Amino acid sequence: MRHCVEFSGISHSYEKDNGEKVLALNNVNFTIEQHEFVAVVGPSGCGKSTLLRLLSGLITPSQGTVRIYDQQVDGPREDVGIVFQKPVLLPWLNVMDNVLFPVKHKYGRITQSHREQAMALLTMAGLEAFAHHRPDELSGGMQQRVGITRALLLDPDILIMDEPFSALDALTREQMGFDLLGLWREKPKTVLFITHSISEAVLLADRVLVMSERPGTLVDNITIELPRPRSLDTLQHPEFGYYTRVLRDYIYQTDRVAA
Ligand SMILES: Nc1ncnc2c1ncn2[C@@H]1O[C@H](COP(=O)(O)OP(=O)(O)OP(=O)(O)O)[C@@H](O)[C@H]1O
Repeated sequence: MRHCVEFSGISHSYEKDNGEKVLALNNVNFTIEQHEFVAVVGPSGCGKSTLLRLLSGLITPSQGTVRIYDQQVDGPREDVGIVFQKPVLLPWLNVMDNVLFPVKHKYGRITQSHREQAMALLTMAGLEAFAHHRPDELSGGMQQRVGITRALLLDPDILIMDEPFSALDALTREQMGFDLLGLWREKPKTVLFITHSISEAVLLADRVLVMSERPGTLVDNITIELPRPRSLDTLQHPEFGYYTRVLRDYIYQTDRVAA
């Protein structure tokens, strides 16, 4: 079967300045199907960001192979978009020009069609009135929406998100999660979403990959069978509590709690 993403036998070590090796990932194996929304949770330092760097082609694994549609990943790819924890916007450019920046970098020029697509995405993100504002005139949540819009403009098939909402307050964070699901419904993508928040993982994902402490390996792979579309009502669903308890027990290494 042709998977969208495939990690097979992935181990990765970093070398410290003193030459000492740090084994970050140890024999990680998983696949992601096209348009699946997969979250990754695990204790701090277990290698979540390393997974992201490997899939985005920023680093190559010490052992094993990362594939996208059967092709080995050996560098950054155009069909992969990344959203970081902080949006890293250029302060001297307005919102529209920040969103268009990767297009300009890729094609050397910006067409009217790019501008129209950017405006359509900004409208979907509720930012149409801010297209000509500078980033510092926007709240943290709005800036992160700009970062997401920028990642979506080149219409990547795969979207990697590294704790994209962790710098936001709880209410904005919840709203951004639902907004992301709305965008994902309109323009389906394969999503790898890294988070420290168990409830966020359960609320958003089709499946949650659970990692052990470093050296990170997969300890479980939990399919979240909560109905879609997800909303605030999902938080009240009895199974929501079950999934969050199971995941919390893994993370805190306590005994499993029965449903
Ligand atoms: N460039 C590097 N050089 C040396 N060690 C590194 C490097 N990058 C990461 N590490 C180590 O590899 C391990 C995994 O790091 P990684 O950033 O992938 O973890 P993480 O799960 O994303 O962490 P967190 O949840 O705290 O963001 C950590 O122990 C980290 O200290």
